[in-house]
Parts: sequence; structure tokens; C-alpha cells
Amino acid sequence: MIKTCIVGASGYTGAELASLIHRHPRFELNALYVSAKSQDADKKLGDVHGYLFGQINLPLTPLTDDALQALANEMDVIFLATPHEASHDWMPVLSSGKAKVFDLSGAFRLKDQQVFADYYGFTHEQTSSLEQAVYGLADWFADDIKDADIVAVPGCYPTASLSALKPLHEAGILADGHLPIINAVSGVSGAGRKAAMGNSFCEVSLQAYGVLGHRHQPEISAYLGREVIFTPHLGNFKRGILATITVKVNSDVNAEAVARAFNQAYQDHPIVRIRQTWPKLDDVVGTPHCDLFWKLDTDKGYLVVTSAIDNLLKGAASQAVQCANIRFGFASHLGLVHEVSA
Ligand SMILES: NC(=O)C1=CN([C@@H]2O[C@H](COP(=O)(O)OP(=O)(O)OC[C@H]3O[C@@H](n4cnc5c(N)ncnc54)[C@H](OP(=O)(O)O)[C@@H]3O)[C@@H](O)[C@H]2O)C=CC1
Ligand SMILES: CC(=O)N[C@@H](CCC(=O)OP(=O)(O)O)C(=O)O
Repeated sequence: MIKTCIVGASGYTGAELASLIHRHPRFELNALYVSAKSQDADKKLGDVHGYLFGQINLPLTPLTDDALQALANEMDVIFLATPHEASHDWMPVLSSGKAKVFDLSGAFRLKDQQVFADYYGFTHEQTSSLEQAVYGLADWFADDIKDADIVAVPGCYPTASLSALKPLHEAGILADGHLPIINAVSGVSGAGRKAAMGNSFCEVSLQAYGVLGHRHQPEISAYLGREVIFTPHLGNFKRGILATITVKVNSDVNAEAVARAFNQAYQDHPIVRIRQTWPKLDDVVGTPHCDLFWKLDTDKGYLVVTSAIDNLLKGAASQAVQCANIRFGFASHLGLVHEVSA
């Protein structure tokens, strides 16, 4: 079995990861960590997250700087489900031993260090780790992921957006001179577990935020290969992202060309499901899937695609497991979906 630990295991994505690894046929859940001053220190994970009560009794151990090197040498896999700054500070030590590190934060997703000053509010100082890191959009970059020591798991909105847009970009369908317009709504769990005024029950309403300045805009642009307009919205539900994306297509594009682009991209990728109806959150929440559907207006030359994921799973924890599967030579969906029955 592959020795695995999770840092940040008391959080929403960390707990989902623990649940996935606990059930995985090849990875073994060896230890769970929280910050040195965590209010959940030494509690059992199943006591903090009731849906895991009685299933995962490992304690949430406070992690100190002194213990990092031992983790790097003893573990085969370290998942970081921690804030960007914690991942940033700890990555050089955690990646200096035999462990492969899968980071759910944004700290190693972009090669341009200026982006971190402009969009994340901190100065990136880990140049070498940043150079090593590979972007973990699992259904697109398996060739990079399979040899990587550090995998930067994509953000939730970029996963939903890139899954919809990359087949079109790669097939040469998108018209030059027009920016894809992405409008996406996320559930409140996207903001993490710790309390804040903006995500308290009585404050949350359906509202745009981060307009023309969200940190996922440069991430989407970097891995799509063209600029986009990205507008996130917070919705008054717990989980899931629905992205509605409008693009201008080249004048010779017809419905068959669009279908061919999506089918070719995802024919061997059971995690991404091409639907025959408009995706909805209830179909993907609690699953590792990304659901896609689209409609082309050939007269006007516009295409609308919608993409639905669970932000905590395909947008974070299950995509991290896809990456780990690829890194260790397994099918990307191992432990996530069963083989399709006839
Ligand atoms: N929520 C989502 O939909 C997505 C989140 N992400 C990213 O994944 C990461 C985790 O997100 P999420 O689970 O939502 O966050 P949470 O706020 O729910 O959990 C964060 C976890 O990190 C721990 N932690 C906090 N501060 C530190 C620290 N200084 N050192 C070590 N551990 C610390 C917390 O435990 P404690 O404070 O008790 O120590 C907790 O276990 C973030 O970087 C986030 O941006 C990525 C994609 C989607
Ligand atoms: C609803 C909500 O607040 N969502 C988060 C995105 C969560 C995510 O993907 O996180 P990282 O890129 O930070 O890892 C946000 O907009 O900041």
C-alpha cells in the first residue's frame, strides 16, 4: 500500500480527501494533520465531520515545522489541503524527500511569480518548487503529472471552465478577437470552513464577486492559452459549481465539429461526462464528475457550454486523487468511479 497523509485534514477538502483515500484500493491513510494551533487538535476526524463518524478515527495531529522533514522521508504521498501561504512555506521541505506532494492550494499553479503579488497578496519566494510544479488538470496533463514530484491541483472554477473550453481551443473552434465569457456560480463551501462575515448564513445571497479581478482569471487564461472574462458568483447553497460559458466560434464551425471536439477530448475519460441535457448540480454533487452540454447558434456564430462539478471533489479532492492515481501508474479514475456496466 502507498503511505499517504493529509495536511489540513479538518477542512472541507481535507476531509473529503480522507474519505476518498480511506476507501481507495491502493493508497493507505496513515496520518492526518492540522496547524500547530488548531482548535481541532487531537480530535478524531470522524468527531469533527459527522459524515465520517465511526469510519475514520485517526486523530488530527498538530503539525510543527520540526516534523516536516520526517513526513517528507516517511510518506509516499502528501496531500496539502492548506491555505496558499502554508503550502508556499512548507513545500521545499515536504518535497525534499521521497514523498510526492499534491497541493490543493493555489500556491504552485502559475509560473509567473508576479501573479502571486497581484492576485494572492503575497510575494512568492519558492522559485525552485514553482519550477518543479506541474499543473494537475488531470484529464489534460497526464503526461506531465506521471513524472512530477509536485502537483499543483487546479482551482475549482478553473477546473469547471477549462474542462469546457479546452476541447474548443485545441480543435481551433474559438474565433480570434473574441474573449470567452465565463459566468460561474459556486456554493459556499468554496470559501472553506472557517467562519467569515461574507459566508455566514444570513449574509449569503446570489451575488457576483471578484469581478474582473479574481485570482482564477489568470489561472484559466494561462492553461487555456487565451484571455477570458471570468465572473464568479456566490450562491446560497453548500456545494457545487455551475459555469455557463459563451464563446464566438469561427464562421465554418457547425454542430458536428463541436460534438467531435468534445467527444475526441473525453472519449477515454469517464470522469468527464458529455450529457444530452443541461447539467445540474444535483447530478454532480457528491461525485467526482464534470458534466458538460452545449448548444450552437450557427446563424449568429455563438456557442453556449455549461459545465457542472462538485467544487470539493472534481474541483479539489477527487481531482487530487486522479493526479495521484496517474502519478503512481493507475487509471485516473481508480477508487473514484466503477467500470461502466452494459
Ligand atoms: N473549498 C474549495 O472548494 C476549494 C478549495 N481549494 C483550496 O484547498 C485548500 C483547502 O481548502 P478548504 O478545505 O476549503 O479550506 P478549509 O478552510 O476548510 O481548511 C483548511 C485546512 O487547513 C488547516 N490550516 C489552516 N491554517 C493552517 C496553517 N497555517 N498551517 C497548516 N494547516 C492550516 C485548517 O486546520 P486548522 O485551522 O484547524 O489548523 C484546515 O484543516 C485551500 O488552499 C483552498 O484555496 C481548492 C479548490 C476548491
Ligand atoms: C465560493 C468561494 O469563495 N470560492 C473560492 C474559490 C475556491 C478555490 O478553488 O480555491 P483556490 O483557488 O483558492 O484554491 C474563491 O472564490 O476564493
